[in-house]
Amino acid sequence: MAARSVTLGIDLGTTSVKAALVEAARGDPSGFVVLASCARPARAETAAQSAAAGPQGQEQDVRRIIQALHECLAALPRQQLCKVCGIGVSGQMHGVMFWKTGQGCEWTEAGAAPVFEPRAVSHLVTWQDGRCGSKFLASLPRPESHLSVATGFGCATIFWLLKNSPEFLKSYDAAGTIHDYVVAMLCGLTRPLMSDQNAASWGYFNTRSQSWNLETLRDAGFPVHLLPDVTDPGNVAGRTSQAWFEIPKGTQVGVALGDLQASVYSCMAQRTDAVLNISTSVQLVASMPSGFQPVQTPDPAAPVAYFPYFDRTYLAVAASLNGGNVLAMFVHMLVQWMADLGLEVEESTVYSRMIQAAAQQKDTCLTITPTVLGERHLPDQLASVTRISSSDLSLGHVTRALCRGIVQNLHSMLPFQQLQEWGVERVIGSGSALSRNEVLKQEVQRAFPFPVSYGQDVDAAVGAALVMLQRNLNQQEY
Ligand SMILES: Nc1ncnc2c1ncn2[C@@H]1O[C@H](COP(=O)(O)OP(=O)(O)O)[C@@H](O)[C@H]1O
Ligand SMILES: O=C(CO)[C@@H](O)[C@H](O)[C@H](O)[C@H](O)COP(=O)(O)O
Repeated sequence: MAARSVTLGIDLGTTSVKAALVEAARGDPSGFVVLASCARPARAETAAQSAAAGPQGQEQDVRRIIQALHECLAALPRQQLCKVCGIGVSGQMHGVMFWKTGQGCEWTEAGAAPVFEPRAVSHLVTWQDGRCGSKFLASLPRPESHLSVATGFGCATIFWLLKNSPEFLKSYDAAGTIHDYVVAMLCGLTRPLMSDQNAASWGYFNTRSQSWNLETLRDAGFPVHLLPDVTDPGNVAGRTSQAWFEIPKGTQVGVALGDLQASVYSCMAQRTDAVLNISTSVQLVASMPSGFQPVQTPDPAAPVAYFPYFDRTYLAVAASLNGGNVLAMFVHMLVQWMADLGLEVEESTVYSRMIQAAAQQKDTCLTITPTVLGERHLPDQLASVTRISSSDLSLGHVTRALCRGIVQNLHSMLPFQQLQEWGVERVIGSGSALSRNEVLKQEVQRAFPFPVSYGQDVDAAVGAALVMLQRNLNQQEY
């Protein structure tokens, strides 16, 4: 049988699931080729399991996410899947889900392919969840971490459930992000394993000592038994316990990565690159020099935070909560208004028409601050529209102003002058909200006077696959 030289990358995003098959290609300048890729909408939004979460609760049905994952795998070429020698998994950070050890899934032969179906699992409480208000967050113990704790962070959500739904927590004995869950199910892990990238995104994790703030958490009555063991990104979490589609049993699976870090890994060709990702959320990222250590006292008012990357290095990240999701809310609002007026229009039609209209509208005085969800550093700054004049009310004006507002909001968090001071020479765009929207691209170029190029489609999935490919190549050298 031919040596297996292909790796599979997965990105369990907030809006869509992506998968990519990557193969080493010594003749290619990048060193690899993307053999095939696929994206499928998850459509996983669902009502919060705890009524006390209120309208700010943001939860997703894990079954629908896994269904979208299996749709992606089913769409990939079988003859390539059987050559997979490693699986890299990434996904939406911060969120938390729970399951019962040993009962988290059931392997079935759905159709011709063996797949796993979620069983005793909770919903995923995502990074967009707003149930932890500022008063509740202020009641939590101070973290021993350089990252402050925000609503939607795993540990904050667990503290909230401990206070408002203690019985709910008692029915589970394992927890992790959605991508930690997928790794644990693929490998049949009895205890979930987490990379420091995802541990840091939960809060109460000290990236210097690579350990949870166990004493602080225990003293506050936190169920520390739910905290996964933590390991370095790039490490193997285990091997597939079953054949999965045409992927052979015993295939190495890497510990799950943050989607942001996986995207950067696929796009950032040199340290002087900045990566601007617009997916459901938005992030502007620059790499910090090796040896850089963030200040250990968290500053919740700081718009830039430092996220662990690989090899104990850090990324400087301006992470806005308001990106593609705000465009999606605008589209959904228009579709709802037209339905109220008796008209039925597909969302995809609205996206293409509004982007087309805005592309014709090169400029506008209309000004939109798009922060419908507030920001972690400015939770009370909600969205606003100013400079409304009778001449600026077309779909083109509003869409141009909305795209400009999303990019300008990010720029206000991390101005291009700061990027220049850090030695940034180029911006790489990633994320499908950006790749599918010419107007967003124009606004990025307008706000950031650097050469702008675009990374891989399904960038985080490609990045997760590349991490496993690099590991496989390193192993072959020794
Ligand atoms: N038909 C479309 N045309 C342009 N943009 C779209 C379209 N459908 C969705 N989007 C944008 O893409 C965003 C989701 O991007 P995606 O990369 O799938 O997110 P994630 O990686 O967070 O799951 C949506 O929030 C929306 O703004
Ligand atoms: O919020 C931050 C960082 O705090 C982001 O980098 C974070 O990774 C993303 O918001 C989540 O992972 C969701 O990503 P995506 O679904 O928008 O791609």
